[in-house]
Amino acid sequence: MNLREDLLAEIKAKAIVHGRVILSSGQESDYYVDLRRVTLDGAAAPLVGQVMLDLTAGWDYDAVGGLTLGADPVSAAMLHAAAARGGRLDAFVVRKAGKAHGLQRRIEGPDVPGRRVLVVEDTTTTGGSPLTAVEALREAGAEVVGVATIVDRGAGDRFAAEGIPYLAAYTLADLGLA
Ligand SMILES: O=P(O)(O)OC[C@H]1O[C@H](OP(=O)(O)OP(=O)(O)O)[C@H](O)[C@@H]1O
Ligand SMILES: O=C(O)c1cc(=O)[nH]c(=O)[nH]1
Repeated sequence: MNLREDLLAEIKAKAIVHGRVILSSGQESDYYVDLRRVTLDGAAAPLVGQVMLDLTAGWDYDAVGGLTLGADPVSAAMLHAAAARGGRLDAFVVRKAGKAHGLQRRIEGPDVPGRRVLVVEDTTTTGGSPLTAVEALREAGAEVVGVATIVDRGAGDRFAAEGIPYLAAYTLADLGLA
């Protein structure tokens, strides 16, 4: 069994939507990769956790998360995959904006200050969403070891310019979209 090939097949079957869409950045596109249909799918989500752990195996981190909502099921899948492998990985959620009630936390979950953390994402187009998470985490005192995404739509140059290590499990070429 090849987990990476299995997850690619799930993405091709369930996530690719053709049609004119406006993206998070305001750009227009003729297709959308709706990875929520994969990261929240009972058969595919466990593959997400394993593939993303394997992708980032060379990086040293003990907590994973990103900007809600796309990152949330990715980090949860990795937490469970790590536990299934006998390891321990915490997760966190970075809110798009701080909240004014309760404990008023921008980053939810176990505390991240002083820890080595991985920022994840489902799809990355401009990289704006994970970079927002990186900024919030650094402000909170976490050390971001890098950003990892399931599908990259072309954000590599942006991360290189920012000096942030960046990995993607799949490119548009893998999906037959480039
Ligand atoms: O690389 P970027 O230009 O930031 O675009 C990609 C982002 O867009 C989507 O989220 P969206 O902003 O639609 O919000 P959601 O996660 O709340 O669905 C996707 O999940 C990424 O987070
Ligand atoms: O850039 C985006 O907003 C975006 C593109 C895409 O293919 N999928 C997604 O969830 N967001």
